[in-house]
Amino acid sequence: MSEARENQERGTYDVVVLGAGPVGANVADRARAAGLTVAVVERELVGGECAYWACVPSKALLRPVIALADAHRVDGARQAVTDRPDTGRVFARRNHYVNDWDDTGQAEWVKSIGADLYRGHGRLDGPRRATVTRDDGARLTLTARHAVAIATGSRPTLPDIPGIAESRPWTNRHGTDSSTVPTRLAIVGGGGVGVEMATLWQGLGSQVTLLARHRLIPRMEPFAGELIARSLTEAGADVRIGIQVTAVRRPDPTGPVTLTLDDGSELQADEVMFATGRTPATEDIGLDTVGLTPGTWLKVDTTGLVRDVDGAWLYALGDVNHQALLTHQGKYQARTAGDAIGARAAGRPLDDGPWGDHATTADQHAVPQVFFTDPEAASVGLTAEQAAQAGHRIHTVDLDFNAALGANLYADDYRGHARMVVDLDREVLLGVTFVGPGVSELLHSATVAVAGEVPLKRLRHAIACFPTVSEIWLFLLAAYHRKRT
Ligand SMILES: Cc1cc2nc3c(=O)[nH]c(=O)nc-3n(C[C@H](O)[C@H](O)[C@H](O)COP(=O)(O)OP(=O)(O)OC[C@H]3O[C@@H](n4cnc5c(N)ncnc54)[C@H](O)[C@@H]3O)c2cc1C
Ligand SMILES: NC(=O)c1ccc[n+]([C@@H]2O[C@H](COP(=O)([O-])OP(=O)(O)OC[C@H]3O[C@@H](n4cnc5c(N)ncnc54)[C@H](O)[C@@H]3O)[C@@H](O)[C@H]2O)c1
Repeated sequence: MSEARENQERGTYDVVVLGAGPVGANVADRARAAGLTVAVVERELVGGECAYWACVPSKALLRPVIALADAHRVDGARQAVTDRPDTGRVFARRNHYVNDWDDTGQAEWVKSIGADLYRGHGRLDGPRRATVTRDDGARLTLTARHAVAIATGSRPTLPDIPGIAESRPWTNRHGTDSSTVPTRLAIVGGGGVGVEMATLWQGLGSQVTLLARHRLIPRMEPFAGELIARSLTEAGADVRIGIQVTAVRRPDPTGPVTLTLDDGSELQADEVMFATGRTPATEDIGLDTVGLTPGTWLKVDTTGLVRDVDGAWLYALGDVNHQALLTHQGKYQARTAGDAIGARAAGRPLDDGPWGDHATTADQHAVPQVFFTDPEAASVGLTAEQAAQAGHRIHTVDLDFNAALGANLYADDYRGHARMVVDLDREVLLGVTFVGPGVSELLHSATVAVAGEVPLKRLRHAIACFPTVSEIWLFLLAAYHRKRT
């Protein structure tokens, strides 16, 4: 038996990963690629929240809703389609993409990269050690020679209001795994989950009331939330902004739920969904055994190492570090940290300066995000307000998409808006936001421009094809050029 295999039998690995969501899987993969032995601990389904109750099922469900809305925007196609998607087929499509909540394939993949999968609840047990408690109560200890990576993700936050537990609210879980369409659905929270779920369930036939205490998707440019609110309202949803829920009650567990609102009114619905943010899944993972506070977000350096823990062995990646609660950003952190773990284990110097191979610089400057609403909202980098607050001297260029013929050919009377935020001192882009049908696939061009700090003088030479929605770039750059000259 090889030395590595003997160590594994004794529970000793180079790297132990807690949580096998997209982030845990990626750090394991990168550590294996560096020639390290890896144990992965998962208490529920390999693939995590993203694969079964978040990104994948929500997008599988939203796509038919958006495809139908797109067809309605094209004369000649509109007349050939009905008003509502076929909900039975929509749910079947979702079930296909979540593999009927069966993670056999994902577990096989962990095996295929040469990592060992331990099913059970993982907890730190002092420096470089972790325990795994299986469902049957059996417990074993794992030792990590080089690193432990925490990738345990997040869970929904529920506000502390009277009646919340008895009202059996939906969270992102029922919002993505339900196969029945509630007649009336109240959604509390106007962030990403709230607006996507409102688009989805209104599109599938619910009467949705969206209750937001601030403007919708407040981390994006204000026009994004405004265009989404307008479109949801036109689709028949009741969008109420500047309102709080103060209590909920559901006296009959099989009956409707009643929400009390802070304007003194009440709202009755068949289901209520809370989309009111996330809490780190760090309460019960033994943080106290290494001097950290259970239940907190874990602060990390640019390589993913947890600050305030000595010895360069503990990493926190993905949602748990609160840098950017997005799958693609967490996977980027995982790839970066996996390579850093490999370099540290081999005693090689790190390339952890800005934009280096072992630095997550994009987390600070170029985080792309798409909300798959109708219209889609896509942004990267800073909003105008964030850029000004950060002290940049900026100029913003705003344009409606119907400036571009390509947009109008894509959808009759195309409704959408674009903004780019220019750093006047360096003449590069700090941020770009697109809102409109089909803009999700346009975002990567902006991400390349922002992350690459491409000078606007050069960007002028990146020609968009005629007649595509991307032609908006031509008009944005021309408008900026006019302003400068
Ligand atoms: C409705 C919704 C839609 C979203 N849509 C998108 C989207 O379209 N695009 C996007 O980029 N992001 C989206 N997100 C965000 C995305 O889901 C998260 O950023 C992503 O899942 C984070 O990945 P993770 O691996 O850090 O955590 P998770 O996916 O939460 O995985 C963590 C894993 O760790 C396991 N675990 C937890 N504690 C333990 C323990 N003690 N022991 C063992 N295992 C443990 C869990 O069971 C889970 O499998 C969405 C979120 C929601 C709620
Ligand atoms: N397509 C995507 O990329 C996508 C989609 C959905 C979610 N996500 C990510 O998942 C994470 C979680 O999303 P989320 O929407 O749950 O969280 P969020 O933090 O983005 O939004 C939560 C919203 O709920 C509001 N809120 C909080 N407490 C409230 C209360 N008591 N009453 C009323 N409103 C309240 C907040 O003001 C906020 O606007 C986010 O980081 C988001 O970016 C990404």
